[in-house]
Amino acid sequence: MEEDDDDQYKQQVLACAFGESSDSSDDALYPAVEEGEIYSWESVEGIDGLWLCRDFLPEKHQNLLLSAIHGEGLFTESSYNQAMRFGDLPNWAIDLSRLIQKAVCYGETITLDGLELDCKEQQMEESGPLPFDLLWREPLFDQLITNVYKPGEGISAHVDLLRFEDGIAIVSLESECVMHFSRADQETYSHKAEGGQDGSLVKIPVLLNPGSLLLIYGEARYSWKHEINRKEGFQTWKGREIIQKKRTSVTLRKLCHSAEDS
Ligand SMILES: O=C(O)CCC(=O)C(=O)O
Ligand SMILES: [Fe+2]
Repeated sequence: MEEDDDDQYKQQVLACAFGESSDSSDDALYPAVEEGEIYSWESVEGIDGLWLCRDFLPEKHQNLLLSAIHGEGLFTESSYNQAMRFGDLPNWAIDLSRLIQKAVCYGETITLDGLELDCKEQQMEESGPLPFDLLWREPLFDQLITNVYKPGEGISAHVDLLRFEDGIAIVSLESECVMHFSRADQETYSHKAEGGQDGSLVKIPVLLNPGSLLLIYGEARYSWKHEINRKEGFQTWKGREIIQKKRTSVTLRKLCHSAEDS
């Protein structure tokens, strides 16, 4: 990275943490980053571009976010399970986007060997939780879906529509669940399930705990499908069946320009 880019990066990080954002106001949903605060990121082995921050939102902020979502009055009927917004996002979602930037800026990655490169070094290498060009695009996100799933309800395997740009964020609230990732090119991808002789395809499980943030870009976004099957028997983690309760998620994406024009 050139020196000018480096200066620009420093300014963006500082502005993001301390300046001009709505979180400097008294009614901000999330506080500014405290000195020394660090977000831990895990990459998912075997899938490039898939990163999880387990402690993204502490419980208090999960509850504030849920109140903000329900404060919009979109989920008053129990039959309503999805709300979408395009363009100008509500303040709570703008705050959430800024917090995502902070979590990436003030992040460190964890591997089995312990702690590695800090985020700035990672950004320079164009890897890490979100590449530089995606993290600093304007706006970071302009489309939002809030999903409310009853126990047993999930989402079938899919690649997010190509009308959305690369770089997708999913914040999980309430019930924990396992999201499975499988190659999108199943026919040509012949890996067998671990130890399996049945020819079934590899599905990589990722545990989404309440308050976690999942970032999906590149290979993970375009070459892998994701799904959540919350029917009985499908939600196991390390041999334990996870009891499924109500789950709420917030997905943030950015529309492609061509999609906006059409
Ligand atoms: O609810 C989730 O966690 C995932 C939602 C999702 O994949 C989508 O809306 O495309
Ligand atoms: Fe999706």
